[in-house]
Amino acid sequence: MALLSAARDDYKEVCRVLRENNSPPEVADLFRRDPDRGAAFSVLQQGWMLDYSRIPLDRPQRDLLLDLPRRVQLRPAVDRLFDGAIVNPSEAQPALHMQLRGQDASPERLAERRQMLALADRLHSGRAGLTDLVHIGIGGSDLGPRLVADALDEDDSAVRVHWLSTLDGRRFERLLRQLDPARTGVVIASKSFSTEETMTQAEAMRVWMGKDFEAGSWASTANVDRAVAFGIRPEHVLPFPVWTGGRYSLWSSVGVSAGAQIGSSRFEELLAGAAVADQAMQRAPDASSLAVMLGLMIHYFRRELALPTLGVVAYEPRLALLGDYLQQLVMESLGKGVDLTDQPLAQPSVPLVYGGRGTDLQHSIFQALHQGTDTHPLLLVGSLADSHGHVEWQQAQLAHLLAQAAAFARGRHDGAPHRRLPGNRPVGVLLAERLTPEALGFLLASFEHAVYVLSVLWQINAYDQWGVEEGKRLAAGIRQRLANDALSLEKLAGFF
Ligand SMILES: O=P(O)(O)OC[C@H]1O[C@H](O)[C@H](O)[C@@H](O)[C@@H]1O
Repeated sequence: MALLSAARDDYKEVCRVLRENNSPPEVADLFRRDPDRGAAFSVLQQGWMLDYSRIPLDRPQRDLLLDLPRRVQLRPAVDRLFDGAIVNPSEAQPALHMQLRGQDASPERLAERRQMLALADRLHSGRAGLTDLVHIGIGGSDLGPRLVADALDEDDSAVRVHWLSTLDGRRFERLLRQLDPARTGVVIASKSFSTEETMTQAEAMRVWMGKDFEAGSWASTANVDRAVAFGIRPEHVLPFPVWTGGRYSLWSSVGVSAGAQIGSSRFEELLAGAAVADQAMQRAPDASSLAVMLGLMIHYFRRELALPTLGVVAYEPRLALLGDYLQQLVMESLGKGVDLTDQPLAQPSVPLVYGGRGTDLQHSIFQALHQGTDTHPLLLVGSLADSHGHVEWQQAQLAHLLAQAAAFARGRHDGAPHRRLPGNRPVGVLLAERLTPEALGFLLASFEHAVYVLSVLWQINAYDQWGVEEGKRLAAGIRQRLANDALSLEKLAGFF
């Protein structure tokens, strides 16, 4: 413990030096002085490249940043995570979601995986005899599988997969009008099997499906008893362990609807890619790793440059939902105000993460990002390969990505003031050779590990979310009060 706190004092000193050096250098100068900057300020791993050369960071500062994993003793912290130590002290849980994708998992985990993949395969191939599958889930029971289904869909599934999350009566009714209950399946994905939005829609589906519900419904859950009590056949319950955090549950049976969309073999490739990220993290938890570098980059934006946002901008259209997915992963995990010993944090924690499709955002928010008075760091994400025969379209996407990266970093310094761009706006560029299932699995697992790296740097619990619980508790009480009263706008003014 003494060793750890000595290391932490040393780490704080490095952070102080980094911060005090910061009036950030001009990126354009750094490029002029250092022709090798691109190669030196990038990391390549498993078909991905993270290029952080356009971030205002000189070599001495960069060397200090890259040394942080050693100073905070990241390696033993990673060992503790993989060994199943309690990394979520407020709920006395480990975080072993890596076991959901590893080949060396326990027989129980492998059996759960086989059951899930077998169902995904029956649905995808049409052998289940269904034309439509409705996935009901929210938060972690929605964002990961929906991203994977969207990213890796090759239009070859026998079922159309529909995603229901927020309570939206109009959308629900519209969807049901297109469906035949005898040819529709439903997956109720909920770790707790008690989330209001999910259970409300599950109940409505049960009523609508009537006699077809029993044969056509499945549950992905850590709460088997509740699922069975709800009316799911015991053999239709796809269980996963309670230590699986909701936002880390994509790899569990929560992924079954994504598997139905993309097929079980692509889903297995996704898992295999994630397992490679786990091995890489265990082998070398240092700056040679994409995961660690992503974590250090976010740390630099948030703590050293004191920037409160992070935009995740997809120039690979298959990754349109990456920003939404990372919003939950990063913000629920790191959105904390106290450290592991319940002491208030002296430094800011999570950035506000948002995202979308690159060229859509160019036509909406980029004006403000280029010339507005605040600086907002970005991560631009693209890929080199096209999978749909529109080679020029992919090249156009890449050209836009590189043009935006240049404009943010270099700025424009001639012409009238309203034509100028200040530049020096921090931009990371993340490129894939090709967005295969393995590459996506590797990327998502790397982001999970990046979040863990940040939690070690900042000494916070990345695996609880008590703030969310408080909102749910209040909503239940308010709902009761609303139900007893006729609603009017006047009565709701100042409702407290
Ligand atoms: O899977 P469920 O138990 O239905 O939970 C769904 C979601 O609920 C809450 O919002 C949690 O903060 C999320 O982490 C979780 O993913």
